[in-house]
Amino acid sequence: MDVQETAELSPADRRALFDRSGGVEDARGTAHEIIDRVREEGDSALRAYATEFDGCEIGNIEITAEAARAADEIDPELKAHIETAAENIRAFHETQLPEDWRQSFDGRELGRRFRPIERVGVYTPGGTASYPSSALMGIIPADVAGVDHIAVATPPAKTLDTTTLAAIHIAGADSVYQSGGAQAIAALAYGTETVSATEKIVGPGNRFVTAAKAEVQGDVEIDVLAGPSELVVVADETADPALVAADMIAQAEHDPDAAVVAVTDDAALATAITDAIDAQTGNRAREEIIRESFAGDASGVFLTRSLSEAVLFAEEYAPEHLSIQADDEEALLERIDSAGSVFLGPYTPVAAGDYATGTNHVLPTNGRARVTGGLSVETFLRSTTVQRLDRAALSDLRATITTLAETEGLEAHAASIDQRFEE
Ligand SMILES: NC(=O)c1ccc[n+]([C@@H]2O[C@H](COP(=O)([O-])OP(=O)(O)OC[C@H]3O[C@@H](n4cnc5c(N)ncnc54)[C@H](O)[C@@H]3O)[C@@H](O)[C@H]2O)c1
Ligand SMILES: N[C@H](CO)Cc1c[nH]c[nH+]1
Ligand SMILES: [Zn+2]
Repeated sequence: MDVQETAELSPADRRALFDRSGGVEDARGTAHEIIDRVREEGDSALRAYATEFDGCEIGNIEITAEAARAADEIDPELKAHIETAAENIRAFHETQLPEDWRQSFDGRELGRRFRPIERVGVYTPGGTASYPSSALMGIIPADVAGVDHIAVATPPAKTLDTTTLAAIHIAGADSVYQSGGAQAIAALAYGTETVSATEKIVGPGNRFVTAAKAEVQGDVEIDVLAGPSELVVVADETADPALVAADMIAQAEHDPDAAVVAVTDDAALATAITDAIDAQTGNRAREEIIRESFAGDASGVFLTRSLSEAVLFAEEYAPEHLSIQADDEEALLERIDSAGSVFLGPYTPVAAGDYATGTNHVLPTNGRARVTGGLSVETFLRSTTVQRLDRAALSDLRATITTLAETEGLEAHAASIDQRFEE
């Protein structure tokens, strides 16, 4: 791997770096066909796709009881660790519960109230790897928000993935279905004989899952489109190149489309990071996937002329994860607005947040951090404004309202105010 100087990047190189859509557009056609078939054929389509894409002949689509049993039967030590992660995630998300409020604004009593969405669908990925942690990240915020019915879909497997099923149960799911990919999103959006339709669908997945979420958007709400993992590490000469490389390799192992970047103003560090990546990759179990991620257009080790430029580069990239490994991390953080989740200092590896610190790991990718954050309790709440005026407060506003209503040609609006003052 070579170090690239950002000053030498062509406009095309920059476009490739900052476009990380991961083939989702190409999957839209397939997702559309799958969704149509699930809407027409229901459960039998889910079974047919389980055979075609997952190589599984499934009997029951609903496996809620199996998830409860898995939580009783998995190794107690593993269960204790899942519970530790779950507790930390719950504690962090409980701080996000907003309180209803009312306040007087010159006699106008105005406020907001927050209520959970009633029925949500949480997709838990499970095609090429098993993701009990993603089950916790999707389900716990919904549970904290007070969602009445949490339905979870996860791909079928020849042997049930008891760890993921246990995590799904521990996190607080109400119904669990074995279905993956676009067909699962269709079932959660429109319902089948077995799966009842939900009102909002959340959770990460591969390009078929993401394309399907984009397709059903409008009929149901969806969360952020969370695609393949991304990491930018901003490092100065104080960073340990082996740790920077380790964090990059960790995110690279998720997916060949994962995008991993280090950016620094220190030439010696940049070279040391590339050497450390080469040295460590061969020791990793998912070596092939890691190599493909590093070969991607959106990955690399970059050298800038100053640390300020490195921070600007990270800001423009707007990564899912940003790690700052530098002398004064807080000062650099001050200049960052666009990142899904920020990890400060050498003892805060991204993998810690992936599993157990308590923050959510379902985060915006492909530059969406410019406009949104990751999954949170708010994802599962709707807000309603409330107001009450007395006669004096309405009288104070009477002329403003009626003038604006008449300006808009909406005479009945003005009349509805005036009528209240007729003797
Ligand atoms: N952002 C996050 O928080 C986060 C967390 C965990 C995982 N992820 C990402 O989620 C993704 C998981 O991907 P995955 O594939 O392992 O699991 P997945 O559950 O997303 O997808 C598996 C499903 O894809 C469908 N599928 C596979 N090939 C298909 C084809 N050719 N045509 C139509 N459908 C097909 C199958 O139905 C299968 O059940 C990875 O990209 C990973 O990086 C992201
Ligand atoms: N890094 C992933 C989000 O991009 C989340 C994850 C799940 N398991 C391990 N990591
Ligand atoms: Zn991860």
